Amino acid sequence: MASKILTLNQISVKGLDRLPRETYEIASEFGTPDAIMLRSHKLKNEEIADSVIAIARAGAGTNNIPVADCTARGIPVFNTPGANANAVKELVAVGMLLGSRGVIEGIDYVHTLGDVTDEAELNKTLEAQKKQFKGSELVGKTLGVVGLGAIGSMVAEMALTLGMEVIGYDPALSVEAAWRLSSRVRKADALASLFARSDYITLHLPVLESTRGLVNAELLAAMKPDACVLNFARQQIVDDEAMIAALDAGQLRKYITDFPAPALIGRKDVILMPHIGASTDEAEENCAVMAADQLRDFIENGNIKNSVNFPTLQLEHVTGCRLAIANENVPKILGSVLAILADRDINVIDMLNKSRDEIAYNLIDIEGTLSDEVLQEMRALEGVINVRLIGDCACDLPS
Ligand SMILES: NC(=O)c1ccc[n+]([C@@H]2O[C@H](COP(=O)([O-])OP(=O)(O)OC[C@H]3O[C@@H](n4cnc5c(N)ncnc54)[C@H](O)[C@@H]3O)[C@@H](O)[C@H]2O)c1
Ligand SMILES: O=C(O)[C@H](O)COP(=O)(O)O
Repeated sequence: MASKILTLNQISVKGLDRLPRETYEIASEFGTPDAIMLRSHKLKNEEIADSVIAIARAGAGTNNIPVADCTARGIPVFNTPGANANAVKELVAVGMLLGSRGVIEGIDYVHTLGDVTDEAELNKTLEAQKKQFKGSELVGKTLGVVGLGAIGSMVAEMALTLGMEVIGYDPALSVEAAWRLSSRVRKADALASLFARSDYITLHLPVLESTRGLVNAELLAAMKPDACVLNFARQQIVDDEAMIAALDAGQLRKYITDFPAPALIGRKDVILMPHIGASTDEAEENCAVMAADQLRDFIENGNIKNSVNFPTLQLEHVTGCRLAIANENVPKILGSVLAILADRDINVIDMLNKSRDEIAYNLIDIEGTLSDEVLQEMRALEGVINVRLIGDCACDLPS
């Protein structure tokens, strides 16, 4: 039977084409989907049907998904780390240039001269007025990068090639991300010192309980009056009220953000973009391909890569019946599952078990088949959240 994939945003065809139509049905409406693919659609727990076994976010941020509810229900949530990082990096470059030069004001001004029909007069006027749109260069300025993951590390590298000094702050930097980072990026030990020393500050961290409202009145008060803040991360990371008060008080020069709020619209010291950081052909394709590949590997083999709530786990599945079991991460559950198999003389060929925070996940390859009774016994074990059969289980079991 084909797996039903519910798409809640437009997903690039290049990604959807990774799911062969002989075995996958894809639609934007399904009563009982097997999996969900989405981008920024704000997903509610109630919207996730009981039939759903996985959710794939074609993008980085998963704050639009009720991840804790999914974990409790044994549903892995996948994202696509790094797949849209270059698109965001390029828009940060645009943001810094728009913040440093009178590009927007200059373009707007030229459009006001539509009545001037004489070219010589037009040129004379432009030459006389251009001093209003003078800016400054990025070379030699200091960029503070908050969050040095996939996007932050690329932005840091780009700024170095533009001749900027770069300071970084990331208290949770992964070893892999640290390897990617240029040794020329200087480390700030505290956010306040990064804000005080930078001419441009760019945010590239996820919205979490600990990062909500992180950019607050206190940090903004530490800034150089000529500095700019760029927010291509999430609206909730910046306290918009504090930002407006700081702009009014001249504590910074400009706020450049991909996340407009009503109170920010119409201000000359704010540059607003409509959440287009990842809106390039390349990023949309990269994200969709990565999300589809990860989803397919989970559906067909039970493997997990780039999940934000489940452990990473890959076990080669050559043939036969595979059990994929999600359970609470407490002692004795795996032992009880194996005891059930042992009591029925069912041989385990291969297995892998990993845990992450409150969840544990197991792949168990067995010889032969399983009866419905055995399956129900496993599902009834205390702490077992779900049991899925993959591959040739050769019996009429409900999945
Ligand atoms: N504007 C857009 O369209 C767009 C596109 C992609 C991503 N994003 C946003 O950017 C965020 C970052 O994306 P990414 O791909 O670089 O993710 P990532 O996971 O590769 O990197 C995030 C980094 O933030 C760090 N971090 C966590 N808490 C921090 C804190 N308190 N202070 C400083 N650093 C902290 C992490 O250690 C990690 O290194 C996403 O979560 C998403 O919200 C926006
Ligand atoms: O977190 C992300 O990847 C970005 O915010 C992109 O969101 P989008 O896929 O809706 O453009």
